[in-house]
Formats: sequence, C-alpha cells, structure tokens
Amino acid sequence: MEQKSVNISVVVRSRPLTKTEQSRSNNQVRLHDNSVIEVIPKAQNQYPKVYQFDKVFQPDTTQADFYESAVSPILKDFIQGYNCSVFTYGQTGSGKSYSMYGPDSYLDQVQVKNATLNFESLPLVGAIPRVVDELFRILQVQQIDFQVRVSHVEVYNEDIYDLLQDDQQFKEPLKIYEERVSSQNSAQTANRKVLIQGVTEILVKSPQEIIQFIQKSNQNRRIAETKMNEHSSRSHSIFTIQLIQKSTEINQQSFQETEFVKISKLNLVDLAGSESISKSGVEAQSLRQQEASKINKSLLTLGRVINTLVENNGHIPYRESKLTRLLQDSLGGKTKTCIIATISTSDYNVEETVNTLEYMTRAKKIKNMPEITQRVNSKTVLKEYSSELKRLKELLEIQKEQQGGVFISSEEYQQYEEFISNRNDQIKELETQITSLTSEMDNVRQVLEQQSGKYKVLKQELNFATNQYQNRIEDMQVFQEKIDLGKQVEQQNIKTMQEMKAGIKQSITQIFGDNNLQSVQKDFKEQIIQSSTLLQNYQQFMLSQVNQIQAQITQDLNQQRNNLQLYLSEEFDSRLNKVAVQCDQFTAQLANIDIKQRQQQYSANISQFIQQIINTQVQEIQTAVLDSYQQQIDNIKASQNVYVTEQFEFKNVLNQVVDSLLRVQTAQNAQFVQQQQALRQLQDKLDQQQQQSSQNILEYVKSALQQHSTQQSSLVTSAMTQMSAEQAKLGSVTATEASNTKQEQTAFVQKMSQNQKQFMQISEQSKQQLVDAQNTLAVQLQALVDKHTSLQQHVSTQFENTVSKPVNQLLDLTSQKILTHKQDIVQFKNDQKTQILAQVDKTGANLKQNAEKGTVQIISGFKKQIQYKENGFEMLQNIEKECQKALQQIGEQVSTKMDDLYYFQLNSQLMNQSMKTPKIPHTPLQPVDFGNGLQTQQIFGVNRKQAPATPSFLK
Ligand SMILES: Nc1ncnc2c1ncn2[C@@H]1O[C@H](COP(=O)(O)OP(=O)(O)OP(=O)(O)O)[C@@H](O)[C@H]1O
Repeated sequence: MEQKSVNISVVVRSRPLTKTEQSRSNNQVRLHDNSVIEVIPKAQNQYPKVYQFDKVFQPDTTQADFYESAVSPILKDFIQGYNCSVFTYGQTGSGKSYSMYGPDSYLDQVQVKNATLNFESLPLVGAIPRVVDELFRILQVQQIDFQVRVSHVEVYNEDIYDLLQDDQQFKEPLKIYEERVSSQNSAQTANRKVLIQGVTEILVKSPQEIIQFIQKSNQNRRIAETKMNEHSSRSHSIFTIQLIQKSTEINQQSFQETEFVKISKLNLVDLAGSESISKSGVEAQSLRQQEASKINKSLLTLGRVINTLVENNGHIPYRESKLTRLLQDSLGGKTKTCIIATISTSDYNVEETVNTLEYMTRAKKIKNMPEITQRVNSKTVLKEYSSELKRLKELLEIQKEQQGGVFISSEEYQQYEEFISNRNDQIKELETQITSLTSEMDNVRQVLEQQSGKYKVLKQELNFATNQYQNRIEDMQVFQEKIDLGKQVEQQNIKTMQEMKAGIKQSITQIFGDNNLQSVQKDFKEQIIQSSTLLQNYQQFMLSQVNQIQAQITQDLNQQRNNLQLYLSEEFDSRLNKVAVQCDQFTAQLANIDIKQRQQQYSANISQFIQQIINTQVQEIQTAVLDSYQQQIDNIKASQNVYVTEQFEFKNVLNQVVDSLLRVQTAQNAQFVQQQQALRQLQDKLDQQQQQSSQNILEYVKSALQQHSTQQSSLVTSAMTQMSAEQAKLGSVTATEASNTKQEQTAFVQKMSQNQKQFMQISEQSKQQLVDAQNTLAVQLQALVDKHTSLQQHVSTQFENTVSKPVNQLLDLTSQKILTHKQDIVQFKNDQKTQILAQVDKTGANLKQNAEKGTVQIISGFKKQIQYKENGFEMLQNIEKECQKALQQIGEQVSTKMDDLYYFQLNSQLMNQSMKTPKIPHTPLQPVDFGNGLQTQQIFGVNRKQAPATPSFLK
C-alpha cells in the first residue's frame, strides 16, 4: 500500500487581551476569516505580512468549540490506530496551558467522583480532559476490547522527570533509550523507537481516573511566576495516552482463537513558553534565567529540526535536545501531528507573535507519513520481545567475552541492563496474560469441542435421516417410473392390438368383399406374414421388455429387500436394544415380584415414608409451634412481670401519694389542733381578759367609788371642818348668814347627791358597757368558734373530696384495671392457644392431604410406568406388525406387477394362438432366492395374502 505524506496541521488560537494590553494600542495583528492573520508593520514603508493556517480561532472561541474543531478529529484518527501528537507552541502567557488543561487550578474542580464528567458545569476545561472523556465514550460505544495506559513526563532543564511518580522518585531524572522496530513498509529500513526508561505507565479504567492522575501530576509540574504569566510553566509537559485495542479471531477449522493487538499513542504536549528574557523579567544568573535559556535551547532545536525537515537539508538534529528526541516521530515521522500556536494580538507582543507565526509557517510545511499501526498477533509481540531480549543478551555475552572488556559505555550498559529487566517484566506480564488467555481459550475450546461433538452427532443423525428420506423418495421415484413404464407399455400394447384388430378387420372385409381370392389370399398371406413378423418382432420386443422389467424388478426387489432388511434390522436392533435394556431393567426390578404386592409394598413404603415425613414435619411444626407458644407465654409472662412490677411500682407510688396525703392530713390535723389550742388559748386569754377587765372595771369602779367616796367624805369632812370653822368663826354669824350657810350646805349636799347619782349613772353605764363588751366578746368568740368549726368541716370535706375520694377512686380504678388486664391476659392466652392448636391442626391436615396427594401421584406415576412398560411391549408388537405389513405390501405390489406381466404375457400368447402364429413359449417366472429362506413365490405368489414369516432377527 502506498503511503501518503501529509502536512502537519497548524491551527492558531488568539487569547483575549489582558487589561494592560487593552489599554495599549492593538492595531497591528488582525485576524481575518477563519484562517488568515495579517500583521501590519510599524514602519510605514513596509508591506503587511499575511499568514495562512489550517484554522485561526478568535479570542472569544469557547473551549468546547476549540476542542471540537482542533483536537477531536485527531482523537478519531488515534482511535483508528494512528500515532498522533498535539502540541501547543507560543509565547509565555499566550494560552498554551489554558488550551490544554484550562485556566490555572481549574482542573482541580473537576468532580472525579461523578460517573460522567460534566463539562457543562466546567466550560473552561481544556483539551486533555475532553480527549480523555471522548476517548472512553467512543470506545465504550464501539464495544472495543481495549486497554488505556497513560504516562506524564516533563522535560525540565534538559532532563526528563516522571510526573506520575511520588515526590522522592520524581526528583530522579529518567533516561531515554531506543528500541529497534521493524517497519511494516518493506521499503523502509528498520526503525528506532525512542522510549523513556522506567517511565510510569498507568493502566486506567475510566476518564475519572485519568483526570485524577492529571490533577496529581500537574501539581508536580514546575511552575513559576514571571512578569508575563503568574503561573508560567517552566517545563515542557508530555502527556501520553497509549491505546491497546484487542480483537480475536476464531479459526473455523481448528476453533483456535488468535488474539491481535493494535497499539497507538497520542502525545499531548504543552510546551514551555518561548521566552523573551527581558519581558519575562528574569534576573541574570538566576534559576529562572537558567530555565529560560534551557527552554529556549530546546525550542531552538525544535526550530532547527523543523527547518531541516522543511528544507530537506540532510541530518536532522533530533538528538540535540530531549524534547526533539521525544517528539522525533511526530516531526517528519509516521505520526499525525497538529500544532496549536497560541498568540496575543496585542501590539506589545507583536514581535513574539510574528516569531510564532513565522515558526508555524515553517512547521506547516513538514510532511509526515502517518500510517495506521498494524494489528499484530499478541504472540508475535511476545516473540519480538523475546528475540530482542535474546539479541541483547547475546550482545552482552559477546561483549563480556571480548578481550579489552566492554565496547559500550557503562551508562549504556546500565541502560541495557535496565532495559532488559524492564523487558523481562513486560514479558512476564505478557506471559501471565498469555497463560490466562490460554486457559480461557482452553475453556472455550473445550466448550467448542463439546459443541462440535454434539454437532457431529447431530449432523450424523441428520445425514442418516436425510439419507433415509432420500432413499424413500428414490424408491418412490423408481416405483413411479416403473408404474409409468408399465402404463406406457400397456398403452402401446392396446394401441398395437387396436391397430392389429383394425388390420385384420380390414383384411376380412377385403376377403369377403373382393372376389379376387387369390390376390386377396396373397395379400392376406402377405399381411399375415407381415403381421406375424410384426407380432414376432413385437413379441420379441415385449419378451425382452418383460425380461428386462423382470430382471430390473428382481434386482430392485433385491435391493429394496436388502435395504429394508438392513434398515429394519438396524432400526429394530436399536429400538429393540433400547426397549430390551428398559425391559431388562424393569424385568430385573420386577423379577419374581408380584406387582400388586410390590405396589402395595411400595405404596406402604411411600406411605410410611410420607408418614415419617409428616410425623417429622408435624413434630417439627409442633415443636416450632410449641416453641413459639412457649416463647409467647414467656413473652406474656415477661410482660406480666413487667406489668406486676409496674403495678407494684404504681402501688408504691400510690402508697407514697397516700402517705404524703396522710402526712398532709396529719399536718393539717396538727395545724388544726394547734389552731384549736390557739383558739382555746385565745378564748382563755379572752376569758382572762374579760375577767381581768371586769375585775379591773370593778376595781376601777370600786376604787373610783372609794376615791369618790373618799373624796366626797374628805370633801364633806373638809366642808364640815370648814363649816365648823366657819361656824366657829362665825359664831357670831348672823342667823341669816347661818341660814345662808345652811342653804349653801344643803345645795352642796344636793349637788353631792346629784354627783353621786351621776356617778351611779356613769357606773351603771360602765357596767352596762362592760356587759355589752362582754356580750360582744362572747358573740365574737362564738363567731370565731363557729368559723373554726366550719373551717374544720371545710378542711375535712376538702380532704374527703380532694384526697380520700380520688385516692379511693384511683385505687378502685386500678384494681379494676388490673382485673381487666388479668382477664385480657387469660383471654389472650386462650386465644393464642386456640389459634396455635387450630394452626397445628390445619398444618397437620394440609400435610396429611399433601402426603395423600403425593401417595396418589406416586402410585399413579408407578401405574404410568407400568403402563409405559406395557405400551413399550405394545409398541414393539406394533413395530413388528408394521414391518410385516410393509413386507406384505411390498410383496403384494410386486406380486400385482408380476401378475400384470403374467397376464400380459398370457394375453400375448392367446393372441398369438388365435392368430395361429407360432407359439411363443411362456417363460414361467423363476423363483428368486432372496436368502433367509424366502423366495419370490413365497412372498409374491400363493402365500402372499399371508403375513410373511417373522424374520429371524426379530425373534
Ligand atoms: N483563550 C483564553 N481565554 C481566556 N483566558 C485565557 C485564554 N488563554 C489564556 N488565558 C489566560 O491567560 C493566562 C496565561 O495563560 P497560560 O498560563 O495558559 O499561558 P501559557 O502560554 O501556558 O504560559 P507559560 O508558557 O508561561 O506557561 C492565564 O491566566 C489564562 O487563564
């Protein structure tokens, strides 16, 4: 097949302008249509430059559209079996990582737990996750048996690091080695494949897994902040997906399964930015500058490789950088390659943009010869590995034996050693795969062999049946042909006879109608001679025909008989054998046993067996039921206990309540007593006070009276004294005066008695007041006593109403409830018991019924078996009868044919005789011996109405 060279495809993606860029002038870089970029030079006297690419993506192109248009077609080629490469090239901060992965840390947001990756909710996700997702979707839809392995490395400062390794191992740079591969294209010489020694290749089962690995490996990637990009990639990253597609073919003859594998690789390369050291703001002699110069060196080498390839200019300097060495096959090799150039349309970056566009214009001219990787027998792969290993081992041996030591560098030697151990591992893995596949294959083969055995038997049976059917059809055809022939001959005979009769009639008419006797006689004679000749000829012809038919029939009959005999014998034998075997088995079983007795015994055994089963089952059920009954009783008891405990606790609580109530009552009683005492004391006090006050009053009154009387008497005395003094003094007082004094004296006495009266009134009033007060106090006291009594009554009524009565009611209610509950429990127990017993009865009855049914079925089965046996015998007899009938029918058919022939012969003879022609000797049918003592006549002749004797093989 002639290979077609194709140009590397180059697409350009322009990112949106940053805020700083927007604030500057942005006129020079212009994107036209979908594939043209025009760059207007600063200098007025220069012409604009126009670049054309496979596609130019505008700044507002979405990630999804970009992927669909630029990367998805490459994926389709990859699945077809092409090795493919996609790499991004462009100035720092122009959107390479964005195109490949998405914005910084955006990929970390991809929910890997989800069954499917939801890019609708993560629209900025870049091409790699989309490739992975679409790859699995396509493979799953196409139901391809496949394996996907991924590796992720970075080229940093001209060293290769495994991004899928953990921290420690990640620090160790990996080595490159080359492997010979024989080209499918015979025109080409053996090629070399560039491989990374010891690189981690992970077998992944889902896109989610790959995303997880990318998330992990991206964290390992070297990123730093530069003036141009906050997260600038300081290394070239190569994410490789290896797709192994398996297919199997089954050899139709040997049923051997051969496995083929097709291996294709897809490199997704995110290059570090093409640096302008001044713009990216790295300090001289700093680590960043070192990085930048290494990045530039590898990109420069990439440029030189591109130039050499485009100009077809001799040696291609792939080996001058690790990057070009790894991408060797993608540049001018057999890979389908697409370069994504990322640019900024800002005037500030015009120089870098022009560089990128120039670089890409050259790259666009590179021609690759993509070829679909061939399907290889997995054994061949293994063989190749083994032979390579062998070759390397031999090389090693030779080198060891060579004088002067080793001819390769120790590093190379080590590489070879590691390569060998690597290959050994791969071989081991492949061997394990082969072993498991072989055992799988053996299983399949076994199944196939079994199937083919069955198929063969079925085919034989089918062939046999087809042959039988064919034979029958042929037999029928032969018979039909013979019958047709017979009919033809008969028709011809009739015709000839009619012709002859017509001829004779004509002759007779001529004889009797014509007087010319002589001529008539002559003519007649001639006619007779002619007729006789004709007849003779005809007779001979007929005779030969008859003989022929007879011979044919005899032969056919022999054949038929043999076939039939063979068929019947085989069929009979096989059927007989089968039936005999069955009969023997039956006979052996039934030998010397009276069937009825056996039947009875059998049914008794069965009944016993069933009874046993029933008993055991009944026992089991009973036990189970009793257990559950016991369980329920236990439960009830337990609940009863709980209830009793509750009751007890309730009683306790009640007692406590009653106690506390009693305590309240006692307290109240005590209070009441206290109150009574207090009342009594109060009353006593009142009495005392009353007494005291009445005494006081009396004493007061007494003292008042005494005082008064004392005062009075003193007054009187003093008055008297005064009067006497006066009298004495006034001895000389005139009588008038005396009388005046007397009047005064009388007035005074009157006044005194008035005073006394008044005093008596007052004292009477006081007494009355005292009595009133006493009465009021008595009334109050009585009211107090009444109040106390009513209080007492109220308290006792309250106690009665609020404590005694409710407590008694509660106690009544509780005891009533306990009673009801007890009754319920008894009722429940009885119900359960009845139910369980009913269940037991029902189950027992069911079991008994089932057992009876089973017995009836077994007995009927037994009867059926006996019936089968009888049917078998009957069938045998029928077969025998059928065979006899078939033989008889065949005999009858043949005999009828023979009869026909015989009558035909006879008729011919009679005709001959009547015509007075020479007699045709009738050849009687000779009995033909068919072997087995059977002869034609026995079969077809006299005995043909009787059934033929049973063939010996049936006896
Ligand atoms: N097409 C785009 N749409 C929106 N933002 C973009 C686009 N391309 C790039 N960016 C943004 O521009 C910035 C730089 O992009 P990115 O890191 O991908 O550049 P780079 O070319 O990989 O740079 P370096 O070579 O330094 O790693 C990022 O913040 C990124 O999100």
